[in-house]
Amino acid sequence: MTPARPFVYPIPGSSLHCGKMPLEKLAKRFKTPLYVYSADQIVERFELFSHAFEEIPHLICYSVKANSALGILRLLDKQGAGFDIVSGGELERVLRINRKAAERVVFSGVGKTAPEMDLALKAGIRIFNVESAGELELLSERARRVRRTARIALRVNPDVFAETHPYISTGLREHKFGIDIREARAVYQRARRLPGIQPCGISVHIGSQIRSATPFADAAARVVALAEELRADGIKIDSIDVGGGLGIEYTAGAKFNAKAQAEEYARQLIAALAPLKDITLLLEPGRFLVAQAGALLTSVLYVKKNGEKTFVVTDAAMNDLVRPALYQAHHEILPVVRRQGSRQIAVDVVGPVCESGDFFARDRLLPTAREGDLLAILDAGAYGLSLSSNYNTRMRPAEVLVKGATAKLIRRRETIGDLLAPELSALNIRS
Ligand SMILES: Cc1ncc(COP(=O)(O)O)c(C=O)c1O
Ligand SMILES: N[C@@H](CCCC[NH3+])C(=O)O
Repeated sequence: MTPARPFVYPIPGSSLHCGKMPLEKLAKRFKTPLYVYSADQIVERFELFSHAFEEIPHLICYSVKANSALGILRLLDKQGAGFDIVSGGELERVLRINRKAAERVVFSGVGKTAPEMDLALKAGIRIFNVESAGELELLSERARRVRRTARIALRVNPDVFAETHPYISTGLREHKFGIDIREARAVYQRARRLPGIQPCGISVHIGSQIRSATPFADAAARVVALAEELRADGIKIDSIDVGGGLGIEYTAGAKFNAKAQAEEYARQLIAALAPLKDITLLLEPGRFLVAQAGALLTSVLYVKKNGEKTFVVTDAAMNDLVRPALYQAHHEILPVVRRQGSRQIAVDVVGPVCESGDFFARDRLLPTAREGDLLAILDAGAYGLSLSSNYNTRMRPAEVLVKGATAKLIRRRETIGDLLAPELSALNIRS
């Protein structure tokens, strides 16, 4: 079994590597903070996910929001992935790496605007996941205007409970997402009469970081019942999109077997969908494919004591990786170089941003750190840089993609010029 993460100490006493690449070397060459991703791990995850569904027609539409780096989109495009997008900006990213990939794009999101619809219609995307009756009317109007037909699925809200953080649960009636499944049949009737609209699918997405396959299968079963009703109404449903959301293990000690996880997820979904014939299954995994492939590499700036507490202040901050601050999310932190016989002490690992919420770990037992040490914050490949900001006028990190023993810069570090340009030009200040 391959390890869940590509970040390993290859031999006892050695320093942390990404596959065959020593992280110390990357820090020297690209400086810190730095996002490091393993291309090999991303491809491996994509393949095992795809393999798990091979017995049925399917398309894996990688959820671009998880990590929208062009270098990663290009890697997945080469594997034949489709893409799940939620904005015109994400569509532009996909089109930049391959205009032909548009036919593998599904467009989700509760607030699509007319210009975004026009862009997607003209690019010829595969399907729109429509989230409200109002959106349906606007899409029909835009489709007529640009003389295209929009293939659509309604994103239904199945009212299924999934155990995860409340901020990333989406499948209950109280959430803003989708159309109540009990009202969907009537909306499909409206859709079939609208010009420029071809209803042909159903989509559902119940949330993120869900570790059990059962809620996904429950939601799929409700969708199957709806599909049967719609087919009886004469609406040709040819695809079911079960969204994303399959979780990973963020804590080190816990057992995690990605292959077994994907296989169980596939087994339960395939069983739930079995009553429907002639269906293509669309899947929108994000985190599962890229989270564990990435780490945020950071240098220790200071080690300070305030009373009883020890703080390890790093050059990365909440603006680079907000998950701990936003969800109290746990990320393992490893020293890049392990010192012989160093003591473990409880520390808070914090960034330089002026917020008490700017932390990566609290009361975490870590080997004693010194200024200049390198730390790797693991499982940062999903919702890391894609959820980052420039708060405190901090430049966002560079990103590198490691393949075997080589590393490629896929995004250079931001400069102060990048950050100030929109203001300098607006105020006519010379840069
Ligand atoms: C519609 C939709 N699809 C796919 C995803 C990807 O989720 P995850 O990264 O948990 O697989 C999300 C995010 O939750 C989403 O909102
Ligand atoms: N940002 C969340 C996931 C959100 C999923 C988006 N629908 C996380 O970091 O876990």
